Amino acid sequence: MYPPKFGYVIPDNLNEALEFLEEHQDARPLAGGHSLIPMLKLRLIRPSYIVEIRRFSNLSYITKDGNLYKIGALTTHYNISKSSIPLLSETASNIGDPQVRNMGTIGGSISHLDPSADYPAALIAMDAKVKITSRKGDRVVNFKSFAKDMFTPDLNPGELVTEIQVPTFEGYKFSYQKLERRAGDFAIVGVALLLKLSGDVIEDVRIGLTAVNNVAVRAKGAEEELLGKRLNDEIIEKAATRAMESANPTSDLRGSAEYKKKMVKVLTKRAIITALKR
Ligand SMILES: Cc1cc2nc3c(=O)[nH]c(=O)nc-3n(C[C@H](O)[C@H](O)[C@H](O)COP(=O)(O)OP(=O)(O)OC[C@H]3O[C@@H](n4cnc5c(N)ncnc54)[C@H](O)[C@@H]3O)c2cc1C
Repeated sequence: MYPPKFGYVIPDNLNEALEFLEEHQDARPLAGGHSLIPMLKLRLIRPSYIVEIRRFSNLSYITKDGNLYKIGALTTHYNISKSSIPLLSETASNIGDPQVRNMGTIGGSISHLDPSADYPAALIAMDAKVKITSRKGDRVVNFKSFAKDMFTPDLNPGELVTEIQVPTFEGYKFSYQKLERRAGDFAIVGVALLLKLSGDVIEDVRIGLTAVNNVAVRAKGAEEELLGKRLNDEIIEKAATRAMESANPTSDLRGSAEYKKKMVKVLTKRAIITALKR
């Protein structure tokens, strides 16, 4: 289907874009276009204007600032996949296919907030922060509160996501495990894990789940089971079983709720074992 008619605006810089977005509250920013264009074609949205932000090179960067990685909103999945950010790089490399990774951006992905998207599992595990910019200035919110509900980010008209911040997690082992129907698909289940060991005792552990709730969640029961314990097969089995407590999936064409829940257990176990081998 063809998209409905819209005006196309190409601002010269971020300020111009913010000004236009503030004055035209139903206008939509265009980053990689890999969710926006399908939504237009399916006529799920009918904005009066599309505002092209995708060429703002000053919003495409990855920097290390003390114990934080700062990632510009227009950084592509490809560039994140090639970075040395623990967990997030591996998560990005699991998104879509090469075309999607070359065009799609982290800011666009989290602003769209598909419940089956990959980044949210990692961002919730990493306690990520999101910088949001408008003509009034910047505000920084936790990703957990930013992701209010499926397809519902904490964004007001006239605001843009400009940066994502994650701690560096030095010394952590990590793994992102994804179950997909075919290569390049969205997740049926996604499990992101960060683990810090002191000898063979688990000093810190963070597990994020995507695609099994309206928004990504931490698998708190599984984390509790692991924290402060010596790693062995029994503990891993118990933790993976408890990860299912945090999943409330729905049945759909990609699998029954029961199957998805069981796959949370399988993928959590796989994530722990894979991380430990690193
Ligand atoms: C074939 C295909 C396969 C895919 N597979 C996966 C997958 O396996 N895993 C996965 O996670 N994703 C997948 N995606 C989605 C992909 O990651 C998209 O790129 C991403 O969801 C949107 O990013 P974008 O930069 O393309 O944003 P756009 O499509 O340009 O924008 C998406 C939405 O966010 C808004 N927006 C964009 N940037 C900003 C900003 N900086 N601030 C505020 N609002 C903004 C737009 O107005 C729009 O509403 C797939 C997409 C396709 C087409």
